Amino acid sequence: MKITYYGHSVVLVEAEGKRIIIDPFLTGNPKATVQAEDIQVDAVLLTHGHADHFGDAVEIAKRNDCPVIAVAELADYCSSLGAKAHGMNLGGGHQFDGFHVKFTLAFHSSSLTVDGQTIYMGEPAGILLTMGGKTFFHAGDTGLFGDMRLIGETNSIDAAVLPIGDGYTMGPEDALLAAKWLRASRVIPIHYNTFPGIEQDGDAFCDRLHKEGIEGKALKPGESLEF
Ligand SMILES: Nc1ccn([C@@H]2O[C@H](COP(=O)(O)O)[C@@H](O)[C@H]2O)c(=O)n1
Repeated sequence: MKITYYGHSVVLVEAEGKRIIIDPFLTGNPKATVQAEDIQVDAVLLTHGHADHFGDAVEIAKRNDCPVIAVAELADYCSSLGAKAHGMNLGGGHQFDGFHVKFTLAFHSSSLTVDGQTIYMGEPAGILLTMGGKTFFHAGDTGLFGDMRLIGETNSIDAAVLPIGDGYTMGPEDALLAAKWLRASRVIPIHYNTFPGIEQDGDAFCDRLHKEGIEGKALKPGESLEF
């Protein structure tokens, strides 16, 4: 499995010829190193509906003729905009052609403001994505919660991306606990240094992971990790 970080919470996951992008906030993302129009994928996965995660989902899905996979309300919204969409909900898993998706809890909110109206987009989620025999966990935007232990006990996570920005999500202290509870083989910090209020030191977070015996890598936007 190869993962490429494009800044904020955008991750491209590749294995066995399949390419999946998660939370493709590229247009307007000051850290993005790629443009939405250059993304070629087999599916778009969304953790929740906030604009800095929803991003270019519909444009990418339409151009690639591939589905947006998301919690039902958010999937329905994508469908209403003309994209193919596959709705799921928390705790549910589904085997797609070449990859398996399961949505987990995330403690956050999920909405999108359209024409001045804030619309409920279903529950926010984390995503367990299994392909090529490896499992990748995208925590989405979330605070720390005890059932991360359960997610760690019931899954063998090869890599996890965890938000560390604080303010809207876990900060580094809580993300360190999350990393332990999730028992992920390697951890990559996300959702930091994109806009004011979420400034953090990704390398310092990884140093703390290493002291706890956990492999950590603060990927720079555009960088990849293969395992
Ligand atoms: N209802 C909302 C909307 C957004 N967020 C988070 O706030 C951050 C900034 O979002 P903007 O849309 O103002 O750029 C971002 O991390 C969102 O996920 C939120 O928590 N609740």
